[in-house]
Amino acid sequence: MQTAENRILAINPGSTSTKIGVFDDEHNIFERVIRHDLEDIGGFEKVMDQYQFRKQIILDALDFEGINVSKLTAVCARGGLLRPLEGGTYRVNEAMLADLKAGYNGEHASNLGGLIAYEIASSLHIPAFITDPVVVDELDPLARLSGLPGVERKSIFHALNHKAIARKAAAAKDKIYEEANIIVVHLGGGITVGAHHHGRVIDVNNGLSGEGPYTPERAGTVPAGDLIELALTGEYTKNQLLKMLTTKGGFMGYLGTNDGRLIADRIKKGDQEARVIFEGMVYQTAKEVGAMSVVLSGEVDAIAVTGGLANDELFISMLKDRVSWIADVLVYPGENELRALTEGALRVMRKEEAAKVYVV
Ligand SMILES: Nc1ncnc2c1ncn2[C@@H]1O[C@H](COP(=O)(O)OP(=O)(O)OP(=O)(O)O)[C@@H](O)[C@H]1O
Ligand SMILES: CCCC(=O)O
Repeated sequence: MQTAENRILAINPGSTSTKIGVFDDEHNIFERVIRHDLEDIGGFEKVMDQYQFRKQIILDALDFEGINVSKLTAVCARGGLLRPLEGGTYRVNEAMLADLKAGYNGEHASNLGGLIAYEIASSLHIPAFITDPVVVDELDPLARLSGLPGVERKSIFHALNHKAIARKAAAAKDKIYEEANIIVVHLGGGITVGAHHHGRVIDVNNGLSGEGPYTPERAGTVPAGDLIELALTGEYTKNQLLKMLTTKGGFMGYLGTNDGRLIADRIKKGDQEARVIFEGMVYQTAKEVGAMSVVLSGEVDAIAVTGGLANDELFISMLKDRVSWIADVLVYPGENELRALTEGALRVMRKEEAAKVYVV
């Protein structure tokens, strides 16, 4: 058997899980999804406080599997809330580490990605990268306007998976990504719905801080006036309010769990409250798809639905009922982010592409 030139460790910290994979070139030799419930991570005040916990579970999982980390040639992670940037693979550098630690653009599990990748890689004297971080920004100027001078809409979304899935959906429609119009719906711990116009994500809801549908744990768009009232009661710190919006909304807020599978079970057992909250999430997601179809002037080649909740048949059938008049709905359950990260690192390791440099 031919020996691999590269062994890549891919790390994807999500809001409700940590996913890791090891690839010998393109060949996946190990993959694990470690789910985090409230007991695991609810006690950490800030995402950054989860650093040691998440790093250790990665190292333990590799150790348990007998993976020889000394054979790794690079580590690539899903990167975080940096400054807005163009897509691609970036080498983790000092400027990036500082912005990730400070949470330059806010708190997100993927901020841990670049930091953990860097620590593991530097102990092995190999490079650490991030690919297509959540701040990839291709918004059209019109999409940036919020309606309030001084407040600009931001592009914060599951860029890595959006791009990979949009390419697949375009191919399924016999088009290349750069010539297609695709609406991508990522149903993860956060939900982001993006209008991909000829290879650029020209509009997308900021999935992290208060835009779009509610999700397994995010509040999504909340009436602004009421939110101001709540914030000014003096009962909550800024951090508590942000945590409320990002980890205590949606399923978590209404039903006490962020696990879509548990809610699906409750619905099967006849729990009406769970059904209404579940349907509300479908309803809000469908509204966002409708909005993006208008962004694309009704010229939509396909609606591509992906992420963990895309495994849920009830969610998909309810969503199709509401949006399939717009375009064909193509379903890609889960995500392929570990492979996408690995491919990003391989392109650089093989010198097919130069690593981009993060500058502040
Ligand atoms: N097979 C499944 N059936 C139903 N729901 C599922 C299934 N797998 C995952 N989910 C649910 O989908 C939701 C998102 O999970 P996923 O693993 O995609 O999120 P994540 O990777 O942590 O977050 P993000 O994608 O926002 O970074 C969770 O509520 C999870 O319980
Ligand atoms: C990737 C940013 C969106 C989210 O996590 O909700």
